[in-house]
Amino acid sequence: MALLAVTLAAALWTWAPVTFTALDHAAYDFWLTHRAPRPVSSSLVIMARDPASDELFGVEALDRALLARLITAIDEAGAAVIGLDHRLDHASPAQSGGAASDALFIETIKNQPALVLTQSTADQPLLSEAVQLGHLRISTDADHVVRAVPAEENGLAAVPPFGLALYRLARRSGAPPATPDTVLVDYAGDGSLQALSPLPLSSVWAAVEAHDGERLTEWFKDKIVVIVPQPPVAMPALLPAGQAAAPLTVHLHLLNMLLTDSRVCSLGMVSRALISFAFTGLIAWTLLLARGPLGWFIAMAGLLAYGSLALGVLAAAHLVLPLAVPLSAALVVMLGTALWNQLTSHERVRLMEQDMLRLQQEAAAVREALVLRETRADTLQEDLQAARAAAAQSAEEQDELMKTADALRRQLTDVQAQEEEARGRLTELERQLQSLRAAVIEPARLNDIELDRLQDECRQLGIVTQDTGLLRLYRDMKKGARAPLTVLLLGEPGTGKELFARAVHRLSPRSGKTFIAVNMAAVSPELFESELFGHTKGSFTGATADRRGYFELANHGTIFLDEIGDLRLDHQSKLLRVLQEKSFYRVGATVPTTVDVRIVAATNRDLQRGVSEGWFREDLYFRLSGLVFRLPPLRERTGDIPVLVERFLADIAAEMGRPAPKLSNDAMQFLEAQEWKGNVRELRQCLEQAVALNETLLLGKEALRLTGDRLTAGDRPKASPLLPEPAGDAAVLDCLRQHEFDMQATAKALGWDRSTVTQRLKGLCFQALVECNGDHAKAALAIAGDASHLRTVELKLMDYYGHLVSVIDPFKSADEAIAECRRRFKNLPDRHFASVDALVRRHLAK
Ligand SMILES: Nc1ncnc2c1ncn2[C@@H]1O[C@H](COP(=O)(O)OP(=O)(O)OP(=O)(O)O)[C@@H](O)[C@H]1O
Repeated sequence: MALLAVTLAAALWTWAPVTFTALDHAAYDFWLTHRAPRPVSSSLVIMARDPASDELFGVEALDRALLARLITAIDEAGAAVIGLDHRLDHASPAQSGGAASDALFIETIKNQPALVLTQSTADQPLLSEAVQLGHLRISTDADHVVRAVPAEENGLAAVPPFGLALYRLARRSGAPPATPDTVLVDYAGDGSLQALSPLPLSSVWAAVEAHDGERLTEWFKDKIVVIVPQPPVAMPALLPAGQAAAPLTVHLHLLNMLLTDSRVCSLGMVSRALISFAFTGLIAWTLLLARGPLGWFIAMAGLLAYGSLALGVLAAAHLVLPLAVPLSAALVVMLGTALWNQLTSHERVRLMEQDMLRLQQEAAAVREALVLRETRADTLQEDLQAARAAAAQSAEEQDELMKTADALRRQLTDVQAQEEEARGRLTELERQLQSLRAAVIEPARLNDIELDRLQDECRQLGIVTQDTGLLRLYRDMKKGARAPLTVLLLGEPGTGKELFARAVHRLSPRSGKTFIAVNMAAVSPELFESELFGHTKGSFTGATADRRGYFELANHGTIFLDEIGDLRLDHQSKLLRVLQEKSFYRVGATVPTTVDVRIVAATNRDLQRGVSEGWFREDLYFRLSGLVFRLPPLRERTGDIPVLVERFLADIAAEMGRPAPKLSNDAMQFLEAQEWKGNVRELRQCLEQAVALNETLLLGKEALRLTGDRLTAGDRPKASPLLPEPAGDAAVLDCLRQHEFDMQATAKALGWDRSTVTQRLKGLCFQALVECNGDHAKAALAIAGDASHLRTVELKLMDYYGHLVSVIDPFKSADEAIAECRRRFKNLPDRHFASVDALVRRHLAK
């Protein structure tokens, strides 16, 4: 991408050379005009015409005899080198001394070994007489600004720039400037002739006329003296500071730069290309790594940093870095990555979805393995203790038992190590899952303004709420709606799942397409495939024409699978196939139909519990739970009741063509105290009834006609302890539930060791098994409390019971078996031995 962007930026340069050239030199021009003024070398004296000399000699070219006199005087004053810009392309006219002047001038310059003349092709007839030449060419950039002079001009003989020729002659050094083609000029001041503090010709002439040797020596001794006798040229050069100046002036600034040793370097093509490529590559990498606003922020900061770096390097090392190509290529990259992200966002989200699914499945497997290993570790610990105790009692079998104990210890260490590893893996998987979810929905705090805004947006979608939790859920759902992830809406009946499903569709890029809602519970089992996937004509009796199914109707749009928890297992696998492959066969068709549909599913059933109880396919559950939102029941957001009431009363009254009634305070309080098992739907129905049966404008409590046997929130039964309360077991159970039956975490919270917690849970499991008549599933549910950790408890319970059975199996008599259990499970609280007793007797009776 960087390579492409640099190439494109270079190509753009040829398309808009003026803009690109100006941008490329922006740092250089800025630095030149804003830095402290560069000093003028004390070795340089420029003698230029001034108004007084123009009055004295006229504004035309000077008489060559006069020039010869000046050169001689300057030479006699001890000048190191003399530079002269004088055209020799024509003979002097009679009024300027004619041939005599020319002869004197030629004679003078022939005798001057340290003289440099400016080159002019038209000067050829007299050039052979000149001692040294320097060219006066300048490099004009595409934006018409002169920033450099060509380094060397190759004619028959190499001619250096005028300034460089003078410098070489004065310093007796042949060192060429560093850059290959052009030499950047570091202008003093604004780059004008005045900035070099020229000496007025009239003053010098006065000193020559007065034979003031002392003055002349003071001015010229050991100096490089440049005589500028010509009137200004018609085609001046434009300088970076905006001034216009003669090419000679540019060369004089070059000379001053060399004398003050303040060279500015620019880079060659290869180095510029490499820098541009490296910088653009870095920006591209940043944008692809940190997507979204953060990436853009870093990229913009990178652009600014590069601009500042270019200025810094110029100020510190007098090196000009390229600007135009790296900056424009970086912009190209920014646009390119934005486009790329846009184009690949679907694919990325699909991959993310796959990752999420894989991680969810892996996490479930690891969690299960962890539970098994944890329980196995506890069991081994118990066996080890029993083996130790037996070894202490029986001397003959000591050796044998010690070996068993050693083997158990080793196994225990292995299992504990595996448990630790499984724990680490689980933590890592959960972290990955978390960050994947966060990648889809980035959390952010909500302030009052945002809450108001969200409330407004909700209202436009028909959702009435002022509950912060629900608004936050809406905010997250809105973000998730943009991605093609499957959405699973959970919640009690009437909490607004369909309303939110429609909102997901309207907030998604598919909002312009079809939204198809299918109530899975209402689809007849026989017609399931035909309804969902369609059929072909004649595929069964009554199929008189081809018919498209719901999935096809929803193509490019959204399908809402309501009551997904009520789907039969065989239909679940059919649905799973469509979700995985995005294609299906119409009933009777031989070719598959492919569709592009966004899935939103909803249920009021506990699908996790369905998975653990086996009535809902785990793979389908993982497929559906791309983004899961749980809609809170109305009793958990009673603050919404007044706004819902206001909205519903207005709607209902409008439907009936009556003015909207109000609710009295006690009626409102009464509504707020209700249980609302049917949630918002029930509230609306209650109000519909009240409005239909009462024509008053103020509805009191009695108008609401809620039946007396309803539960109010205050009457709500407290979560009843599942088990009788034997000395703190309920508290332990609570703690276990809070810590998701993680023994280590529970032990830490209770300040116990893990095996004590294990013994308590084991006792509770045995007790629950007895109370549930040996029904494992029921007993596990009684311990787990709800479905969220049912699978974990089930695994533990089965393991505890399995271990108990393995202990009692060798015995024929219940008493002996119970005695062995007492010995083996000696850390089990005493009160639980009644349950062990009952379980042993039941098992042996079987
Ligand atoms: N927050 C809300 N604002 C306004 N109306 C709501 C809200 N929540 C639910 N409703 C209304 O309550 C009724 C039931 O909502 P909806 O059908 O979306 O619930 P549901 O959870 O899908 O129910 P079920 O599980 O029985 O299918 C609808 O008339 C809906 O408009």
